[in-house]
Order: sequence, then structure tokens, then C-alpha cells
Amino acid sequence: MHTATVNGANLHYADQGPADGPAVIFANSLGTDLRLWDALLSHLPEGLRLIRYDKRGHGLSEETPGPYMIEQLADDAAGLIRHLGLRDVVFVGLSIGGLIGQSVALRHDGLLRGLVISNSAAKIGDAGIWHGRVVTIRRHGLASIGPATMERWFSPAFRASGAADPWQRMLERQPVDGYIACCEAIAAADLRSAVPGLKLPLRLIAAELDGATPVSVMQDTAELIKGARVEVMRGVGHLPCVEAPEAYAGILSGFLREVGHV
Ligand SMILES: O=C(O)CCC(=O)CC(=O)O
Repeated sequence: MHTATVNGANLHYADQGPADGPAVIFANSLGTDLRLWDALLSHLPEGLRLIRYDKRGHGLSEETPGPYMIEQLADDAAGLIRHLGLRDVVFVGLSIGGLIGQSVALRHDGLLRGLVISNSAAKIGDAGIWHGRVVTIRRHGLASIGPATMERWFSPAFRASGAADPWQRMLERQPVDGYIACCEAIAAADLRSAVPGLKLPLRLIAAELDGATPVSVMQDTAELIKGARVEVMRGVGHLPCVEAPEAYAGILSGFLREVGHV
């Protein structure tokens, strides 16, 4: 376990693989911590430096007062990359992590070699949905949204097997104010007019049963970015790196090869 104070927040991160290996950084979704990527890593090519971190307000990172902004969360990620002395990093961001990745690429020119926008979009939901969720959580706590969230995150088969239960506990154990501060960041984030300016190699990963960022929403984002391609994973929900880590690794490894990272 490592921590670093960057951009005014103490961030918890994991750093695996050779120090001089091509670097990949992973940014988690709302309500998850860096264990989101646990099942995936062993399926990736050897020799990579793999960095995972908890965004502020989640996991073991500091919960600074909200609301947060996506730009602030992007500067956290860029600060961590610079703290580690890295450049030419491939950024893999899932959902809010994908918004963060888009914002890093837009705000920190030259820091990234490539970007994977996984189960995410240039805009996720409308502000009313997010404000409604915040009201529910303030009144009833995070546990009150657990069952409905699992329906967006995982396929019926995965849920029926009981495999979603630990992920529901992970959601319910996130710091409430940190979760809400990130909802407010998503509510305010609209990168649709900015993403046509993304000039780096990128890939979008969508999932057929994703109830949070449906395939059609991801295709709308891809249409805004010249040359963007969407890979659709079948039979899985919003967190395909958990539900189908090997298939996810296959898509990610293909992208890493395309950008010369492996
Ligand atoms: O997962 C995210 O980072 C935001 C999108 C969302 O609504 C997640 C959820 O289904 O709770």
C-alpha cells in the first residue's frame, strides 16, 4: 500500500510491476475502490507497470469536503502520475474514471499515450438523476441504493450466483460524503463539446447489459471523437472487468499493442 499527497488530497494507490515498464493507470467507478481491477491484472501481458488508485472520497483515500469537480479529480490523477515520475501512460478509466481520463487527456496535454474510456461517456445521466440519488442517499444511506445499483452493475446470472454480494458491500462501505461529492462531479460534468479535441489513441469499451452507461450512450460519445471505436462486451453489466476479466483483458491488451505499450 502506498499513499501520496497530490492536489491537496492524500491518495491511496497500488503500484505493481517493473519500475521501468510501460505504465498503465486505472481509475475506478463510483462506489468502488481499487480492488475493481483485481481479477483483471493477472490476465494482462507481463512487464507492465500497473498503477491503481482510490479517487478522493473513496476507498482509503482522503475524503475532502465536496462537492468535487471532474477537473479536480483529473488533476488528482495527473498529480499522481507526475508524483510517480511517469509519462506516456495509458489511462484506463471506468465510468466516473472514464470521465476523469477524458479530462486528464484534455487538461494535461502529452501526459498520456492512450486512453481507454470504459463504460463511460462524455456525459453520464442528467443532473436531475444525480441530484435525486443524492437526496435518497442523504435520507436513507448508501445501503438503500445497493440492490438497484447491482442491477446496473452486473448481469442477472452473476447476481444469481451471489458473486455480486461483495461488490454491494463495497458500495455500502464507501464514505457517504465522498460518494455524494463524486455524484455532484458527474452531475456537473459535460465534456461533449470538448471531446472532439481528443487527439490521442483511444478505445471505448461498452457492455451489452450496462444499466448505467448503455451502449447507445457510449456510441453517442464515440461519434464525437474522430476515429473512435467502441468494443461491445456481450452478456455483462457496468463492471465488465469484474464479470469477464479475461475478455476485458483481451480488449485492453489489443489496445496496448496498438499503441506500442507491449
Ligand atoms: O459508475 C459510475 O462511476 C457512475 C455511473 C453510475 O451511475 C454507477 C451506478 O450505476 O451506480
